[in-house]
Amino acid sequence: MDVTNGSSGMAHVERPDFADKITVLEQDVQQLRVGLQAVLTGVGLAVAMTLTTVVLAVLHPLLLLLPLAAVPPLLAGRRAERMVNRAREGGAESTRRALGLFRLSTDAAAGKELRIFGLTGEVRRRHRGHWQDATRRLWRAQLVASLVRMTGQLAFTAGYIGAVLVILRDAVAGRRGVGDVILVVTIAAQVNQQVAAAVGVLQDLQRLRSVYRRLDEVHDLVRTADRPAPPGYAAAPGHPASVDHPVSVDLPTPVDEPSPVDHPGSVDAWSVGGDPTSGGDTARDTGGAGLPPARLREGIRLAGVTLRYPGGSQPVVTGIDLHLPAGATVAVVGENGAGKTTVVKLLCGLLAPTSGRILVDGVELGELSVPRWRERIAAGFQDFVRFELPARHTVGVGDLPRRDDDPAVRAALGRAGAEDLIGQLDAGLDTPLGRSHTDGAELSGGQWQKLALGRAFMRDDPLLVVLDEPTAALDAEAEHALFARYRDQAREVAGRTGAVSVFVSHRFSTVQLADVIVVLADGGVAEVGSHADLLAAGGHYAEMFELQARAYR
Ligand SMILES: Nc1ncnc2c1ncn2[C@@H]1O[C@H](COP(=O)(O)OP(=O)(O)OP(=O)(O)O)[C@@H](O)[C@H]1O
Repeated sequence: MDVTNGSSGMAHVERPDFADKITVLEQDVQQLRVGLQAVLTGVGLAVAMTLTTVVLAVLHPLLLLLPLAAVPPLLAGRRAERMVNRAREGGAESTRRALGLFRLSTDAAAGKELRIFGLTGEVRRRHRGHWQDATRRLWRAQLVASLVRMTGQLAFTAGYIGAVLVILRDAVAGRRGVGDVILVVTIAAQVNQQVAAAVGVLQDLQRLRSVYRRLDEVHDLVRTADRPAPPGYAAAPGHPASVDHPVSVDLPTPVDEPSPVDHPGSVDAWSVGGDPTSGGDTARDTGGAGLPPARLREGIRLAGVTLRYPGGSQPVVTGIDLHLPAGATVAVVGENGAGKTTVVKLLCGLLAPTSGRILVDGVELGELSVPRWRERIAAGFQDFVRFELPARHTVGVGDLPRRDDDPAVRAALGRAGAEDLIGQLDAGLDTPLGRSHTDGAELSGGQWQKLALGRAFMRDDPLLVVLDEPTAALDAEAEHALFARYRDQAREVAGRTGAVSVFVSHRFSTVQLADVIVVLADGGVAEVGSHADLLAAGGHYAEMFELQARAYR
């Protein structure tokens, strides 16, 4: 958990090879305990083998070769384990898919569609296919590995027989008594057991080593995949570093303050440190050391921003130039897959641009401390998380240090239009939510969404508010009312911090409330302007607006 969440970006979690490594690791982690036991057993075994060797040497110097016969089985065991390991890595994708289907078929939310569409058999069939693929590889590898181990064991058996023959020959020649023969047979059998145990211990230690090796690989992947482009990384060709998009909108004037950058006092108020009890993100800060401004004066600029997802062949957005003025409410619209969520992730510093720059009041996002920037973001997403916690914390974790601040939680719920929800819960804010609690309250999809929206409104002084379709479960009228209220609040916050509020919505009744509307199409910005400007321009926006308006008439 620490390694996967050990970076502030999330590019690595978008990669399938990362998922494969995590699948193997998830299973391997059980080996840690076995590995520790193996270390202790190994120490005991080494002592026992030394004693046995001494006894053998006393009996006959040639018998000292018997422990040497243990080398082939040990080497064979090592080789066999490597083979099995390779097979497990090769089958990781099939295992991951099979596990995914297993979880799907045991998940309550998926149960509806599986039954209605009669998919249980299909899911089972696919699961079997993936499972068989992974098992077949492993089975084959285990078979060959067993043969390799057997060969090693045969080499030892030859040594064992040789040892007994040496003593037997001496006995026949009258140089030794029956007692010596019995002693050698017994000790050789003991060496055999010790060798078998040593092979097992070695195998466990090898597994322990591969757990650490995989952890290192995952660690490296997290570090390299999430490394933000260095400060001053090149703007896309044809896109100057600073581009102005004059947008004529009537914005609230942010209150003037002496120094817009680096207010230590204000930063303190947001500083949460790494103590998990006081809150705060312990993730490694992959960004720069700069602090975000206490308030925005100019706003956020995207200059020639291009983003290609890890492993993707084509950029999803290309050369985006945008100015999101301080204090503005900005609606981002576009067809499915146009790149709206991608732009949101870029603004939040969850992904670093492949090329181009994102500037916060003229300072590159890559130069800012990412956790510090995040502390100044309030966000709600369509694919929100159902935190199964007491209701107070489900909302309160939106501003971790204030998770127990009931008035703050109630105020956030009020902003989300969800004040009535808590009254419907048996124990109010104390009510545990979700199935992971024995007595947890089960909520509807819309109720969970309202709590997620409340979480998005927990932070009081954000510089960036992003709402990426967090109201998809609400009807158009409810969404419109919520955004109308929200816009007024956004203006009030903008007066304090110059916050830019970005919301993604497919509903034009909501979109038209924004100061600036950004239309994304074909991987770029097709139009930017106010509702009135864009209607007057008669372009893509006007067409989409008219289409939707007609449907509602
Ligand atoms: N992790 C990823 N890896 C590769 N491609 C991705 C990834 N996430 C999104 N994409 C691609 O990026 C494009 C833009 O996706 P994005 O989620 O930004 O669209 P959107 O405009 O928010 O869509 P919607 O309105 O459906 O939510 C899509 O074509 C999608 O296939």
